Amino acid sequence: MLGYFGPAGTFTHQALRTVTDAPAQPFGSVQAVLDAVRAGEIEAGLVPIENSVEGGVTATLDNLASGDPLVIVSEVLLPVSFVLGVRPGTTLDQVRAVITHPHAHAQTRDWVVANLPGAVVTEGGSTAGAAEEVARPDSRFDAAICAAVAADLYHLDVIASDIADNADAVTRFVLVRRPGSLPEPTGADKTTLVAYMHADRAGALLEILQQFAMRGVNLTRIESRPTKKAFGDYCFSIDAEGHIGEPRMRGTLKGLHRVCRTVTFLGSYPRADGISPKIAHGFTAAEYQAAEDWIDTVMGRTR
Ligand SMILES: O=C(O)C(=O)Cc1ccccc1
Repeated sequence: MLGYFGPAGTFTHQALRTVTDAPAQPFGSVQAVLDAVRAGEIEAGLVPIENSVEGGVTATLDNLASGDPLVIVSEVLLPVSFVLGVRPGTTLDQVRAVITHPHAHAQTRDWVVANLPGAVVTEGGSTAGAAEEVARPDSRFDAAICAAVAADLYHLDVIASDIADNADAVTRFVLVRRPGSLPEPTGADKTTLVAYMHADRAGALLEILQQFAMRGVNLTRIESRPTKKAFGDYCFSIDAEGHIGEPRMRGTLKGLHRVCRTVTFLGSYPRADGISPKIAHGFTAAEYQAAEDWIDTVMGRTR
């Protein structure tokens, strides 16, 4: 069974439906999804990880970085668009209290200020959870910022559509499993990891970046996150182009293992956009193999 950040009607649910019609169980928080995967209650779980407007979903990044190990086995990209859903009869000028997910609030902030001056937005749960809450006759909230499908599902009236400040926003979701076999390299893959530096070492971040740069490995995301262990102690959450099965990525990971305090490997998986990296001269698998063969030759070893 699969699980997802729910309830039914979340963007995560829609992202899941773009890849499978298999039955799936909703969970009320990212943590609940990831804990259910860890406990073996579900085989895999889909959670949001990154948004093109707001950046990383910290609940996901931090849980993956610090909880018992899980690995990402695939990713899904979904364009997101928001509506304002109300109980039938409520008009725009009656809306005072709004509820939604923090990322939905962040992406509709300007619209809310311009169209609902004086309204208070409460962040919590998911966008579909917000719609479900507003649908209760005794709810203290007048409106939910959610997906059109959630408004429909919970029988809310849509009194404003396409209310995102940036019409091209895309959210990235990841499917995680317990560690086991990894997806095979496809030639268009990403690797996700968390690097913990040695404390108070000048140039420690540069050393991390050098491991990628010296092997021609491009990064697609890097974020610093507090480790929560001590004030000022940070780790780096990184996505890079390539698969652990490819020599330049293996070399990078081994290099990181040597220079970092800890490296948490969070998976190598196919890119949703299918874009293959341009591998610079000197970094292809064939060139790594040729270099290995040459070492064997000069050391007088035969294969
Ligand atoms: O709350 C949801 O529906 C989610 O799946 C999280 C989310 C919120 C806002 C944009 C994209 C994903």
